[in-house]
Amino acid sequence: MESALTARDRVGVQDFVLLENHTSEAAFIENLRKRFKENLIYTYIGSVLVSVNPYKDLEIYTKNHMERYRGVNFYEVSPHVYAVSDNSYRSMRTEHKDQCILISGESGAGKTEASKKILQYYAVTCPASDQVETVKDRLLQSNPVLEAFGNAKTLRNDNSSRFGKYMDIQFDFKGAPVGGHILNYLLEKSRVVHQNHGERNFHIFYQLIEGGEEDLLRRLGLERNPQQYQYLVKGNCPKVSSINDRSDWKVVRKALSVIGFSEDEVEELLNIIASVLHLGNIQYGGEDSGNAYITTDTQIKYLARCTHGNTTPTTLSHPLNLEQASSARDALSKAVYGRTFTWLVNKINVSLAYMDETYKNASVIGLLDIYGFEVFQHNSFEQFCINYCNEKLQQLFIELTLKSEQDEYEAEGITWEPVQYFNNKIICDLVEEKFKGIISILDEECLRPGDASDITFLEKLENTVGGHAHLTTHKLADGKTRKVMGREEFRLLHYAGEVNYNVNGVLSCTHSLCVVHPQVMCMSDNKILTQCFDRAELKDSKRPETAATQFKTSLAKLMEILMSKEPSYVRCIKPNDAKQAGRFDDVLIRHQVKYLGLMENLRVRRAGFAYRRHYETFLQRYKSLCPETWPSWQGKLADGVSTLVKHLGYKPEEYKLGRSKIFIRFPKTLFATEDALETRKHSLGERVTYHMAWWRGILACRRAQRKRQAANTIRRFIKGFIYRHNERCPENEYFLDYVRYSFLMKLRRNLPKSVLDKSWPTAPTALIEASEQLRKLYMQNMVWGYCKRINPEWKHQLEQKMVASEIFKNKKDNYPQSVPKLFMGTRLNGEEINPKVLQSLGSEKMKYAVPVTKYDRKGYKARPRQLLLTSNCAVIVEEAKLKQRIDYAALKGISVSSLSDGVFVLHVPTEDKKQKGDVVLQSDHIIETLTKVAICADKANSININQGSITFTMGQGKEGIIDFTSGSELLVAKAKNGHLSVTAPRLNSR
Ligand SMILES: Nc1ncnc2c1ncn2[C@@H]1O[C@H](COP(=O)(O)OP(=O)(O)OP(=O)(O)O)[C@@H](O)[C@H]1O
Repeated sequence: MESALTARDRVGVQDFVLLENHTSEAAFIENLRKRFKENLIYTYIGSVLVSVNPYKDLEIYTKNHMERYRGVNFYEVSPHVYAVSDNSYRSMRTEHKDQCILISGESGAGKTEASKKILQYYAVTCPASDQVETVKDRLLQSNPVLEAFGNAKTLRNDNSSRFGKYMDIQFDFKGAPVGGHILNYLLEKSRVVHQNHGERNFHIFYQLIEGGEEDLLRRLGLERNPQQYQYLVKGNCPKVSSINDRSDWKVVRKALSVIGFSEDEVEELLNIIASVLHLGNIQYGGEDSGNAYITTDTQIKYLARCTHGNTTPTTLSHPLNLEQASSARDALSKAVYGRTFTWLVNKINVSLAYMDETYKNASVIGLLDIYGFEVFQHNSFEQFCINYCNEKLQQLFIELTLKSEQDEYEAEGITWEPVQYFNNKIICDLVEEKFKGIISILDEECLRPGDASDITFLEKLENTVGGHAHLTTHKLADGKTRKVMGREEFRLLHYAGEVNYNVNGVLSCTHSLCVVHPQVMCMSDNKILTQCFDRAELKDSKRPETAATQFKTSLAKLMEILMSKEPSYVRCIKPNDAKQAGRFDDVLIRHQVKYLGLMENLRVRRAGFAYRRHYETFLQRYKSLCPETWPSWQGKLADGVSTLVKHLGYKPEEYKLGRSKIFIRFPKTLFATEDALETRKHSLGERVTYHMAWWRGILACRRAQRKRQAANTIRRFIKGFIYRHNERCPENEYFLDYVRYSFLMKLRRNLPKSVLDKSWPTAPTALIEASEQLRKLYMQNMVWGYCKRINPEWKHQLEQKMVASEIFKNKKDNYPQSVPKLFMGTRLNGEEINPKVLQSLGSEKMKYAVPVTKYDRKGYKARPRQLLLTSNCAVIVEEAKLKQRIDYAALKGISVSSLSDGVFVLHVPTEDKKQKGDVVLQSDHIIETLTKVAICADKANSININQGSITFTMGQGKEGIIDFTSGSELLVAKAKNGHLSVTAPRLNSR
């Protein structure tokens, strides 16, 4: 075990809570610097991971590294984003609690890279199957698509995400990723029409122009030259050395098809991208009346072609002046792009959605990759939203961190000591409170007809919340502050510091799209556009929601999602603005430490105890410092630790002993103990090294022995468990998983004491982990093995029950009734299969026999028959006669209703002259019968469960129909109007 404090990790401290002077920002930054210089880019603040972007590839993301972090405790290995990933995954699996990982930091700090690394970690280390591989691929491939449409080159980052992203990864009961869901926030739409100098539009525009096939570009009316397009020349940044648009185009095209976009959908999507470029090239001229008219006919032609618009006016439907016309055009471009982006995210979500009902209760790990605090020279509505979002996240952080601290104290039986911290709720309220919050005031001004303007908004702010301690304006500020504020600014005192926001343009930013545009867009034949601009929206007479309110609502939803999960944090820091490896810019980093609230994080974490460890870990490390505990302590662990710390001279205020852990208040106490350990090692010299090696050898032997003992205990436990359940089972269709889970749960509840007393493993968490490992190694085989030994039929039963569950669970009404019943090999109840029939089947092995009712083709008369399944075919027998033989290879499919009846249809090929059409049968053991057919014929995927009716072929090209209704107490099947009408009993009325 690599300890938390090995020589390499003594480069600074690997956990900031161990900093001697934890209130000093300088000491904090110095620690970051020391570690950064050694390529140690990760450091903890308790369980929060601080990550500094290395701007170079480090050899720390290999498969070997992933393995090193798999199933290992946080403090046993050096800090890493994999440790956070693994910890969340394990908590999700063992504590059955949804998790989320919140990644924040400023642009270019490495958030997206961190989230990709987490995703890759799960893709590599989680269990897999073919189906899971597809989901993993889609999860991974959603990245290049979202990056193409949502990322752009900015001055700060060549691949900057211009939207916030929250992604749920869903895991099934085996811990395999089976689905996902993405929520997007605040796409920077203004980039579509304007880019600052040295920046670019969204990547997709350049990728399409550089990489798109000749044919495609011709269809879209595009030229292979970005300089031709007004929307691509604003930033004057055509080429970026780190970006290869042509090869990125190929990656995106491939990703789109992996995710499941059809060729038509891709074409329509690209049509929209092209139409935005054409829109941007529309020029206006001024009429004598002062009204604008469109001067660029060709653009209009292309635009019409791309959007499949029926009509494309070259005159404006409302008279606008030149400036208004241009801004209406730009507003339309932004709206089209923004809504298409949302459509794209929804489409990806459909492809990531895991449909199987079985996993409705999937466990979830959420990844939030969202912009950190932003403070620029000029801060607009966008920064206001971003910083408001960060206030909310800080509030969540404080609430949840304090809560988890409090929970731990409680679990350990230590009295809670209140922590003094700044509660930023007051700022969140200032922004979001109903009627008197900043957003409400903004809404009011936005929707107020008449003379509302950015300045009236500012005035209203002054009148309504002017007296608030966290807000000031130029007019209200004192002389000193006024000097650094513009007249059109208001200042918020955020938890992380002061920010001046300029109100210029704030009203137009928050306004919803003018209704003229949706009308035009609704006329388009482009399916994506019609979905984006819903007609219903036009008819909706309610006041449209402003962008600020929409953001507030989506943020509230996000908080709800995060609140329901256990959070982990990754705080990313950018070391320099030049994107250079090895450069550590103090000023820039101090700025981020401040705005990420890291000192506040540390203060909260350090408010109680700086260091806590399980008794065993602590005793193991320091026992050589006390004669009574060296070389081994025989009594209770808590007594051993108590003896040890008393011997070391710890004062009562320096530490507390909990139920399973020691809590040390100050790092200096721990460091003194560490120093004592160093000295002790030296003074004992080589003999000790030898002695310790010898001792370690013995310990390892003992550990192995104890592991074997524990494995035996666990094995006995399972054996007993299965034995006890043998009486009552099978009562759960997921018996195997039920055994596994119950085993783990019982293990947690029952075993610790008994095993603990036998000294291995000593801590409950270690025990859970050990059991996880053991489960991986032994469980599958053991459970099968035991089932086999107790009752050889069991393994068979379990396999069949699982197939039945996969086909019918939540799909057919009488499935639950079948669960507690054993599946049988024959249902003939002593009836013999006629020897002549057996003879005619020759050497084919009989697998299943069941009495059935066959409905014949003439008037659906019901006749008793036997259905036999052999290894090769299904046979229908009437007394001594083999009436019909259906080879599995020829069985086209099986249809059954979703109700509680037992009627099913075996579909056979119509061209087969030997067959006289499909076979309509009824079995009293429908689930069992069809599961056997599915297994014998290997046709689990060919069973169709229908609502309402089944159509089948009667022979000679005629069609028959079976209608299903539910209602009567008994199963009734009778011919009615040429249909077979089946009334299935309502099971819940029984
Ligand atoms: N762990 C890492 N190892 C190597 N390089 C990294 C790492 N993290 C980030 N980088 C480099 O920094 C660049 C910027 O990182 P990233 O795009 O993740 O930043 P970001 O915080 O998501 O920024 P934005 O908010 O603008 O999207 C990456 O393109 C990559 O070159």
